Amino acid sequence: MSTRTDLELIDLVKDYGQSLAVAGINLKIAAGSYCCLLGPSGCGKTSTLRMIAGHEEPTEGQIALGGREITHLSPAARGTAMMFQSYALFPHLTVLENVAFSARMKGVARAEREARAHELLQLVAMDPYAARLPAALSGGQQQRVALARALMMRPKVLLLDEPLSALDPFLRVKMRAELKRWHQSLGMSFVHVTHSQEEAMALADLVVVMNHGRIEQAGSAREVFERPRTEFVARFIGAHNIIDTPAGKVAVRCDRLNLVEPDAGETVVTVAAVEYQGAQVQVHLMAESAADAEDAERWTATLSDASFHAAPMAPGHRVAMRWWAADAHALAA
Ligand SMILES: Nc1ncnc2c1ncn2[C@@H]1O[C@H](COP(=O)(O)OP(=O)(O)OP(=O)(O)O)[C@@H](O)[C@H]1O
Repeated sequence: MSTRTDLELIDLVKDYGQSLAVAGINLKIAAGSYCCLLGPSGCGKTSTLRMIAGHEEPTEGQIALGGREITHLSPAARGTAMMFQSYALFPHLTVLENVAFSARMKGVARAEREARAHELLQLVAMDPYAARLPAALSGGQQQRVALARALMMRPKVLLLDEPLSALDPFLRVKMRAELKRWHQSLGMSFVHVTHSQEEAMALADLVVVMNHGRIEQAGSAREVFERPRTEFVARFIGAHNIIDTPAGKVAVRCDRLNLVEPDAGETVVTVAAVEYQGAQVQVHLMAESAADAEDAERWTATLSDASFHAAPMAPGHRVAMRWWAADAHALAA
C-alpha cells in the first residue's frame, strides 16, 4: 500500500537527443526500502538517479516523493541527497566542515550545525577524525564522511551512485555490510546504482533490472533470481541456463540442472570442461550437434562435490540434461 513517503517515477523519459537514455519507466519505491538500479553500462540507471536527484531535467514524466510532485524542484528542495561515486569531499575543509557544509549554506547557526555534524560522524564512526582533511583519510573513511555529509539535511531518500566501485574487493564487501547497517538504523529509503548483480542481491529489498532505458524486471532479489522474467534478466543475474524447448525458451538454474546417462531419443550434450571449486563442481556443457566449438550453445551444471564425485565426469563424456518442471521458468519473448 502506498505510504506518504513513497518515491514514484511516472512515465519518466530522458532523451539526450542522440540517445534515449530512459525510455518511459514507471516505478514505485516503498518508503524505507533499499532499492538497487541494476544493469549494464549505458542502460540508463545513472540518468534515472540524476533525475531523481534533480541534477538532470526529465524530458517527460513525473517524480513524486511522499505524494508531492518534485519533478522540477531544485536538488536541495526535494528531500533527496546524493552520495557521489568520487565522494566529492572539499579538499580544503576538515571532515567536520565538510559534513556541516550544507547546513552552513542554509544559514544554520554554527553551534547547531556542528552538533549535528558530530552526531552524524559518530553514527559512521568517524568523529575521532573530525579535524582531519580528506586527503589524510582512506577510501573507506572518505566514503563514511561523504555519507554523513549527505545525511546532514535529513533527506527522505538517499541516492548512491556506484558507491562501492572505487574500493578494493575486500573493502567493498566490508562497506556493503556497513551500508546495509546504516540503512537499517536510519530507516530512510536508499536508491543505489550498481552494475554488480552480486551487490544488488546482497543489499536490495527491491532489485530493478534495467536494459536499454527500460525496466526488464523489478522485484525482491529472490523473485528476480528464482523467476527471471526475460532472457536478458536470466543472463544478467547469472547462474542460469537458457534452454530452448518445444514450448519456448526457459531458464533453469545451474544448480537445478541434472546430468544423467542419456536414454535413447534424448538430446545428448557433451561435457566441455570441468571446474573443481571445492564445495561445488561446475560442469560446462555444449551441444553435441554443434559444428564449431566456438559457436556451440553452452550450459553449466553446478553439482555438489559429493554428487560429482559419486559419478565423476570428464571432458568428452556424453550426458543428457534433465530438470524438474517446477525448476523451468518460461521466459517472455
Ligand atoms: N549528458 C549526456 N548527453 C548525451 N548522452 C548521454 C548523457 N549522459 C548519458 N548519455 C547516454 O545515455 C545512455 C544512458 O546513460 P547512463 O549514464 O544513464 O547509463 P548507466 O546505465 O548509468 O551507465 P554506466 O554504468 O556506464 O554509468 C548512454 O547511452 C549514454 O551514452
